[in-house]
Amino acid sequence: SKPNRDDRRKQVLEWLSEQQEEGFYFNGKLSHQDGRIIASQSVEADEVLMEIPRSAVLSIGSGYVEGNTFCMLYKALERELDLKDTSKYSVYLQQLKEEQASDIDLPSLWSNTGQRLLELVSMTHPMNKINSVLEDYSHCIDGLPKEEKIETDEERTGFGIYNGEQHDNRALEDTQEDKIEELNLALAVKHHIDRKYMVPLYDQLEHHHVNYNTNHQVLDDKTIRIVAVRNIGIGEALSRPSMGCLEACEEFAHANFIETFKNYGEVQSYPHLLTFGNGISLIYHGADEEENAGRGKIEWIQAPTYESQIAAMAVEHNAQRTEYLQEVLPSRESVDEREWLQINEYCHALMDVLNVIVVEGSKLDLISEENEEEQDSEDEASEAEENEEEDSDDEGEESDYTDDDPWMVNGCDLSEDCTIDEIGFSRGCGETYHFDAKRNETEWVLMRSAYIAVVGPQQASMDLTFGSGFKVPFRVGHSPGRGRGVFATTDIPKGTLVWQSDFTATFTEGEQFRRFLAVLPDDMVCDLIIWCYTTLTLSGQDVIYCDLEEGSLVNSYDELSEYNVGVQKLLFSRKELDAGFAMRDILAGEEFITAYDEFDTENYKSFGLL
Ligand SMILES: C[S@@+](CC[C@H](N)C(=O)[O-])C[C@H]1O[C@@H](n2cnc3c(N)ncnc32)[C@H](O)[C@@H]1O
Repeated sequence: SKPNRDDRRKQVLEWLSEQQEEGFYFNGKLSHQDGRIIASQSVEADEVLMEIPRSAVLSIGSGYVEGNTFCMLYKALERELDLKDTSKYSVYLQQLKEEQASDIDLPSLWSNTGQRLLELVSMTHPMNKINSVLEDYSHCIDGLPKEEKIETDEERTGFGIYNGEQHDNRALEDTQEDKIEELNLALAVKHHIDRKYMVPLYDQLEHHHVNYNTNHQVLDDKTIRIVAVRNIGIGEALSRPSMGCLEACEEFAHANFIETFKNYGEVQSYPHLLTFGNGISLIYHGADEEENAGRGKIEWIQAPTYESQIAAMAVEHNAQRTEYLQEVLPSRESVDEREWLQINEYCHALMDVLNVIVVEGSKLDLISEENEEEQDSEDEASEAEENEEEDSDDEGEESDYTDDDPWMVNGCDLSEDCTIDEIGFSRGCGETYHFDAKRNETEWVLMRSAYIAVVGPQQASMDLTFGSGFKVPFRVGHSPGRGRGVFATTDIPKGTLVWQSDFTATFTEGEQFRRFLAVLPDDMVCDLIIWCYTTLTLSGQDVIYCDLEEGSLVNSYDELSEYNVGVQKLLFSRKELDAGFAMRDILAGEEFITAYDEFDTENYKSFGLL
């Protein structure tokens, strides 16, 4: 818990304070609060905040050769741990051993939107971290058969999050406590600033990729001096770059931890429903301090069956990670500090939740790759049998599903065979539903991320970025008798490009569309049911389109004279675009009005959605 964490960190501080002769320095303007080091008085740019003498820094040792420095650091920690109280780092080690995985607090204010986003983010973002922790972790821990070592990076990618056999061995040998300790150490090492050194206090600062407020210098005597890189306000927590280098610095990776969702809203308390792209879902109940030493409890809804499912999650994640990295990091500037801190906390929390998931997943009786085909054909055979049985079933026979299954409504599966009406009904989108919520950027991004997560980044018709399809100044307002509408805020000459389908989600299958809706909150689903439409692409394909931005709020004309935005389908070499042009001069204050019948084919039937 937090007091413990502060206590441990204070002990580290005391231990370091004993090393003033070696050059330790801690600026009096700093203090400990809630497991962080904060500025208790304002700090100016370039002010020296701490100096950590080299004697307090734990390194991989002199026998360093090129290789897995993570492992070497892990081993160095282990060696010191074996020395118990005689290790000069014992206080620091105690802190590392205890706090990484067991003192996890997810942000406490999660909203519905945040919670939904958690489901989505969890299938994309944090797997990378777990993947890398556990890969490295399993390599470094004693008792693993050496020949199991993964030789090359290529093979390691295929290796996925864990190798069932290795984990099974470990499960037999290790007590739960051992495992937590090992995971803690592995996480602690992952938290390093430099691949070859563990720096007390400094390592434990929150780390940011872009907006850190401290950085380090290495003095001639190798003391590590931490300085403020900008003014730091009272109460602000110190943060450091996510990766640094203290010695023999060459190129190093700047960002292995992505700020996937920079605008995710507030976040909500337990329990969390986590849904992965490959259908695995679970409820995470958070940490139960008494019973579980701070480790969260998991209740599988759809547990993994195959080892490969876990590997697939990692692969899925890695593909998306690259895209997000390209898209999200450049827009960092537009995020305010408060939000950024929350994102950071949020991402950490997710990562930790998923660590628990993987540990718990390793306890399941998973089917390994070799047996998978066999199992597949068995599955097919039994599925065929089941179908036969189903065919001969009498109508009205009780279904297999119970009321407890949240995906089942009136015998239809919300993610597999429901019609739009059934989905709407299950979400309470009756006639009493008020279509008046103004959607903010967070919510548009949530919908976009849901879409990308469901169809996959390769097939998705958009990247995850901020913005609107509108190319002219506009505002969202109320259009009497029509609900929300979009209005011009400047005069727009005839022929101007008003809108473009930059954020139009394209679904080619009904099932994708159902799955997309299935992970979103009720109010959004009710809106999307109104907003999305079927259309025929220029290449002749029936598709479902959802404009995941204010384009969805454009109404259709009652009087032909109102019709002022004509939508044209344009075919480019790689991609089709819909573009809305001003069909006449549009005056500031006028509502943008289009003609639905020009593009809406009302063909949900062909998607099995009607
Ligand atoms: C794409 S949405 C447009 C945004 C919608 N007004 C809203 O608030 O969500 C389509 C829906 O808007 C409403 N709508 C659009 N044009 C309309 C019109 N001319 N008269 C009445 N309702 C209209 C209908 O409810 C329609 O299903």
